[in-house]
Amino acid sequence: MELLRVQTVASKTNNAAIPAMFVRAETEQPGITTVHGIKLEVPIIDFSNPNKEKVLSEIVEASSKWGMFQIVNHEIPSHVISKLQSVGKEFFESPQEEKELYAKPLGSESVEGYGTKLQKEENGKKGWVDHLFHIIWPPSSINYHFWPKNPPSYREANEEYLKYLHGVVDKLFKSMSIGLGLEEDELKKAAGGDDMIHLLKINYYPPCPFPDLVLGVPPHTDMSHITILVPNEVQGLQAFRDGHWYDVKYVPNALVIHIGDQMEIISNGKYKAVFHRTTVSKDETRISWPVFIEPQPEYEVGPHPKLVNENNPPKYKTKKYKDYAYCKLNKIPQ
Ligand SMILES: O=C(O)CCC(=O)C(=O)O
Ligand SMILES: [Fe+2]
Repeated sequence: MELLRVQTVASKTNNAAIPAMFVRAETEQPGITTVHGIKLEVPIIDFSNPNKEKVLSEIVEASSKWGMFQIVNHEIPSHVISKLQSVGKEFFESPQEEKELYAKPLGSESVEGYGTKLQKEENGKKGWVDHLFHIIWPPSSINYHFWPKNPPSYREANEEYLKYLHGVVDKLFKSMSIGLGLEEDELKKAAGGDDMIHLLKINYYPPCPFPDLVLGVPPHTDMSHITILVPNEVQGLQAFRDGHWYDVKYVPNALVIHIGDQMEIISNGKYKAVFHRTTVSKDETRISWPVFIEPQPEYEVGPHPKLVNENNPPKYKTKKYKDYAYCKLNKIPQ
């Protein structure tokens, strides 16, 4: 059975029509629901600023008020990011049979593998995007079966990126920990410590003749603690702010940070998960590389005990991450 791949659909469409399953209701169409002419300038935080307290307070404020920010002058060299991008792009540009070698096995409970969201959304629609998911950390959770063997430098490029990513993760967790009034290392420890899963996803959004009618990834908050995302230069990320959808300005060489559900829970609501979605382009391919930093499936997450008391009751239940994920994916109230 041949599975639906958006890249294949895109290569076969002419400019006359696209399959109805991709065409959104007007209430969702980005052409209608996006505030045009204004790009949202989410906070841009300069990691190289010698004023460390300023950087810390900017991270805390952005996490509390926006749930999203961009980091510039982080310590990940641009050649490391370019390499991550070029090997990912090469994978998606390889022949379809090659990509299918990494397809997510049917019925598999893990998200790992190459594919297209098979389950339609409630409204029966599909996003204009294919993806590849694989865990890059910790070593005991990695399944190399899902790491492309071609191009041959794929693994090395991903490992090199990961080496630098650890520093960014640590800095974010430390700042957010202090922002909660905790000791520097307490938040990371409560979030799952060095065992936290780093799940890489590559989103591949082919050009679409009717970009105003479709969405890439539909509106959602990430389930992770935090997500660290590298985009290519094609506009597409949007955030929901004050009741409207806005394009998030593309900043060259920046990392985009999303606060996810688990961080909102652990902080008992101080940090806010950001509601976001993506649009696609008429003539360019957009690609993004989010890494979801999340607990192990069996790990229990709840509001940090030091943040709750009689005056501040827990706003969220404590539960295993896998149970949280199950409820969210199956739309069961948490
Ligand atoms: O492509 C992007 O910029 C965002 C993708 C996203 O939100 C996701 O994969 O969860
Ligand atoms: Fe997301």
